Amino acid sequence: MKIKEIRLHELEMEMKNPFTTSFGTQTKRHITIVEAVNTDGLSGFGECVAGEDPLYSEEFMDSALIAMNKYFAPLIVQNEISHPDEVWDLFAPFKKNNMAKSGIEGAVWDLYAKENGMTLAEAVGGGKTEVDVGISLGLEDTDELLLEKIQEKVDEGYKRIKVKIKPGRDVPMIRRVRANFPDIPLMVDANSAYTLDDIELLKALDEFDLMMIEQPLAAGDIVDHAKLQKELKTPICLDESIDSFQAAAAAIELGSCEIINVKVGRVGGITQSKRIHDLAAKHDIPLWCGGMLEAGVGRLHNIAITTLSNFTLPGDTASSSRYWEEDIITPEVVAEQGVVQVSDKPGIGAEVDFTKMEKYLKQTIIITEEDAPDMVFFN
Ligand SMILES: O=C(O)CCC(=O)C1=CC=C[C@@H](O)[C@@H]1C(=O)O
Ligand SMILES: [Mg+2]
Repeated sequence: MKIKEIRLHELEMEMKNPFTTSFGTQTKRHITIVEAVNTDGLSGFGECVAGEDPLYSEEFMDSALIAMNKYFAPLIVQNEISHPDEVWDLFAPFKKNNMAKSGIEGAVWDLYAKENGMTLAEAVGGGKTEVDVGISLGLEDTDELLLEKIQEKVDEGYKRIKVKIKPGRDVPMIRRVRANFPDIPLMVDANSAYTLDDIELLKALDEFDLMMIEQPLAAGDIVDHAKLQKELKTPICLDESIDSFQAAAAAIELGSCEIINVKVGRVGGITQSKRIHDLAAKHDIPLWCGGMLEAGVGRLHNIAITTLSNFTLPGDTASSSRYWEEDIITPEVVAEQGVVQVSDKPGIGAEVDFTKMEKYLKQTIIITEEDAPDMVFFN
């Protein structure tokens, strides 16, 4: 494939509802949609999912934009690629910056699928025609408000409910949730808000028959999670700690988790997600695909990766309308009774609607082979 141009569409999207975690409250999403254009004028799309600030991980959208503009987009327009799996190796001299790498790689994957008349799900090797979906609920000011939100989402048919916890909003709150909803598939996500000093508190969560406790300890930690998992009946699911294939391998070997939340951006793209998928499958570690409050393009990428067989637990690919008054794709993603149908159209399976996107657009940066700086390696 020859990609002649990368376009970075920088957007700012107002969220329909504020989203509160142990990091704080978020009301807007700063997103970059990556467009890779081939010599025939065909476009593939990816989404960079870095946060507004380096709270979830070290990356943030301003840093990711520089990384994509200065390093990763130029590498794509200056090289001929025969398969998107080659992109990871092309980017390898530059460390980390996984969400920036993944945004660009995602656009190459979509373009590759379209050039070959395949769905993105087929291109990544997935076989499902529909995927199960859960929902991630932020912290609310009161337990009553949270219970109302859960009821609404249970009524909409979501297949599991994830509730955020943080110190001071944990065991008693989850006790009330369980008392009101004794049978729902329920999990909690701490976003790294605890330490091993909180072991008794975390053990108290065992009584609630949770599907999993997501990322209770520090982002990046593998060792303490292994100690904690030995003390808990509830499976630990790692999110922030799994930032590479190597981290997944270490966590599996040390027994740091029994479940992995794969976020395509966090691990550096689809190729790395597939590697982690295959490794986890070999070790009977089930997966699910976590969300980063994506716009439609990222959501469709998540759906495609979820079609791989070891994504056996419901992911975060809720309906577009959960996040946005108006998404940037047509048709939007719709979950019905907790199930999303995988599109049978080529690539991501929906059109990026430029008229809609225009409303959120801050700027478009265009990188062409002629303008891109030559890569200089200082070694
Ligand atoms: O619905 C979604 O997209 C998932 C939202 C969600 O839970 C998260 C999004 C972004 C960063 C984190 O706060 C968090 C997570 O840890 O999974
Ligand atoms: Mg999480």
